[in-house]
Amino acid sequence: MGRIWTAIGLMSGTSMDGIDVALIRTDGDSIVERGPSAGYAYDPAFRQQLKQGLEDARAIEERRERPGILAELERDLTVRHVGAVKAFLRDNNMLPENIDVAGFHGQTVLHRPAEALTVQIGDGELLAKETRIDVVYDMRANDMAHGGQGAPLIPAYHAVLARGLAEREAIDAPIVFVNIGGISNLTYIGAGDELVAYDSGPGNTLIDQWVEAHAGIPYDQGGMIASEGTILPQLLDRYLLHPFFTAEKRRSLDRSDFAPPAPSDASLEDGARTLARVTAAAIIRSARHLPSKPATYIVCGGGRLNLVIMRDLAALAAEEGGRVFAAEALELNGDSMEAEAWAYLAVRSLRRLPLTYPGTTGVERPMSGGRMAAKPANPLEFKP
Ligand SMILES: Nc1ncnc2c1ncn2[C@@H]1O[C@H](COP(=O)(O)OP(=O)(O)OP(=O)(O)O)[C@@H](O)[C@H]1O
Ligand SMILES: CC(=O)N[C@H]1[C@@H]2OC[C@@H](O2)[C@@H](O)[C@@H]1O[C@H](C)C(=O)O
Repeated sequence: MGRIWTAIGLMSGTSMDGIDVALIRTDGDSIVERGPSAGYAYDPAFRQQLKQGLEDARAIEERRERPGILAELERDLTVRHVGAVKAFLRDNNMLPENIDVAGFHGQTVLHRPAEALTVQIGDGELLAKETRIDVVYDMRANDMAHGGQGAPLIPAYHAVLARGLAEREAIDAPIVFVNIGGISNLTYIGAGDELVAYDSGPGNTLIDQWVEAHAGIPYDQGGMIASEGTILPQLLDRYLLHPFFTAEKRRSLDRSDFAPPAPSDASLEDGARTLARVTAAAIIRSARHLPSKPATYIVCGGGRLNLVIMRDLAALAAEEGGRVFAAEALELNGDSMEAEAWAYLAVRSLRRLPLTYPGTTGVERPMSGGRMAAKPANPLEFKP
């Protein structure tokens, strides 16, 4: 093993609930150690601004454009990431010089793979300057420039986690990692490390939008509201008949690809119950396009905390011979996995190793990516 980097990853996902930070030590191939992680929640006012940002982003035609509030929002988002990094370092008794690189996802405000357009706001240069840490950012763009969907990127990290599990745990192959964030995505690891990945459907976004509109709360904690409702078959079918599930080619999704039900479609509880089933059924339907039936599903992302989704997923997977585990059952961290992945990908980017593969994003060949923003030179270092 060559050089080992201490890397942090910074993720602000499609749920727009906050910034996840995680530290790992890696050579960019295997993980040497998974370190601490933390989440820094956005305040409701900033979440509102992010939602406004998604609206304003619809006018973007070229990825550098920042119409409406987006320029200001990009700065504000970056400043919040600076705050998250500083808090993380303070909480873990670390200094910037202990970190070799930060992988910075930013916030996706627009994702239209059919138009080869993906926009993540986040100013890597400003983050590097303010944190005094080298930053790798904009990791989706190069994939798209080479025919990929620009997402999902986490599969390269799932693959290395699966390698670790195969060495330790007696779990049945093939393994599928399911990330239930705003959108859900899955990664299949087959024999010989075959990697197949794609977005699998709506994750929590529909549920979040539904309970927000009806009850003014950001999400259905534990699935408590859903647990009091009944599945409405017509509403369920309306979602499951979406052409996404039968499409020949798997693809990545944008937050706006599925819309929440109309207020008159259901009661609060029945809506939440039906949408939890939509999330679980979408994953199982999407899994039918994999090369073979998954034996083990490992679930990460906030959706694993919605017990109604998890019970539905377990029941539907069992019908096809699969078992479902939350990431923690295998000593993984379901909250920080994406942030860990961004740390890992940053090191791979520095080493110019592939971030994406034809089987994960549809890119034409294994492809590296990311842009590097160097930290400021040390003012105490005197150059000749
Ligand atoms: N205790 C909980 N009970 C139920 N649902 C929860 C709980 N905690 C979080 N969630 C759900 O998880 C969501 C956040 O998940 P996560 O942080 O994995 O998403 P993300 O990273 O923003 O999304 P993506 O992976 O799509 O980029 C919340 O919006 C909420 O719907
Ligand atoms: C464009 C974009 O930000 N996509 C996200 C989103 O959230 C989940 C799913 O849709 C996935 O495609 C991706 O994030 C994960 C972390 C990824 O790239 O692997």
